[in-house]
Amino acid sequence: MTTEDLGLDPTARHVTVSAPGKVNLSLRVGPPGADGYHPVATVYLAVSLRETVTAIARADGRITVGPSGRHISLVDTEDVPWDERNLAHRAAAHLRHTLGLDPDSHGVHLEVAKQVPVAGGMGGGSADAAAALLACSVLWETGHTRAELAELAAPLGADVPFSVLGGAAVGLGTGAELTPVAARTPVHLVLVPADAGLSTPVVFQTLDELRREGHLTDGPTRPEVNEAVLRALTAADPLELATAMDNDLQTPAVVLFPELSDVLDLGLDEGALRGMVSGSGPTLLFVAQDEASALRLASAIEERTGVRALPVHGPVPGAHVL
Ligand SMILES: C[C@](O)(CO)[C@H](O)COP(=O)(O)OP(=O)(O)OC[C@H]1O[C@@H](n2ccc(N)nc2=O)[C@H](O)[C@@H]1O
Ligand SMILES: Nc1ncnc2c1ncn2[C@@H]1O[C@H](COP(=O)(O)OP(=O)(O)OP(=O)(O)O)[C@@H](O)[C@H]1O
Repeated sequence: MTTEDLGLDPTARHVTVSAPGKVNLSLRVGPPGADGYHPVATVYLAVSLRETVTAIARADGRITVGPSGRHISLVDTEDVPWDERNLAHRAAAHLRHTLGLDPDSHGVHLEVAKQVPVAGGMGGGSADAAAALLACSVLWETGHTRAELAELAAPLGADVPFSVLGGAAVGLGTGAELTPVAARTPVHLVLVPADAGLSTPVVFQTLDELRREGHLTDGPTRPEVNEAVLRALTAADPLELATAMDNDLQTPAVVLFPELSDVLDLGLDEGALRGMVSGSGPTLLFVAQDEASALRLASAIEERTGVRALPVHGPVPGAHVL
């Protein structure tokens, strides 16, 4: 759809921003607090699957969101709500409200193009929120730095601040308290999205149930950062990284989606150094020795499963204007 089809002025000012999806190289989860959120200690890596959001000035003061006509989505966007529930919409409304901007002169239409699988545990909606936040901040000339936007982003979701900053980082609290990690580039991964999504809250709840019933040991109230993953990132050693990675949400994701364990076995069979669930799943991540091995692994997985496998690398930069 073009801006004219939407009844927007084709000469309206616009800003386009790109923001990355993420994987969690380590995700340690404690018991839920009174607000239902779980304390985590995670190591984020921003990867080369990016979302693109264009913010176009609207003269009527409304905030609207829709799929992009100028950049192509590479994933199925059927389950994306194109209304005020959309995380990009929520980001624009949050910025306007928090800064007390006059709604009449701060309307915006947000065009979203997606590369990150929807509900795949890779923070795609969070990347849309991060991109929308920066795009609106530039469009509305708020003068915020990226670090300030990352702080403003926290109420939008645990993963949103990280997509603003990108790179690699330790995330504490709900995942939004970030400390950048100096990683040596690049880590080569193969991502295998599933044909259905998993709900993040349901995966967290399933972890709680498995722990309550004694199938899994309880996590500490304050989970500790996986130092071995940090060392491996600084040493740029793929085998060390593969060995050190962990994810407390892997077991609940596999319980909810048992087919994942077959694909995990298959990836190892095809030479991956390690396979793991990405975040809350069901996307799987496999660690490869180098770029050539990642390309080989991706085609072998595609051939054996008929499912698309995506060679990616990280760390990559956070949200930035194109
Ligand atoms: C699984 C991860 O992606 C790992 O990075 C994040 O922890 C989830 O990040 P997110 O999708 O941005 O999360 P939010 O939108 O803030 O939360 C979605 C839901 O996940 C659960 N949630 C999320 C983060 C957290 N530390 N504890 C939780 O229990 C809550 O039920 C929450 O309602
Ligand atoms: N811009 C958006 N893109 C995708 N989904 C969105 C968006 N806004 C809202 N949603 C809703 O959020 C749900 C989760 O989407 P998302 O792709 O962010 O999941 P995810 O990658 O698993 O998230 P995370 O890894 O941060 O937990 C979708 O099923 C959809 O209903």
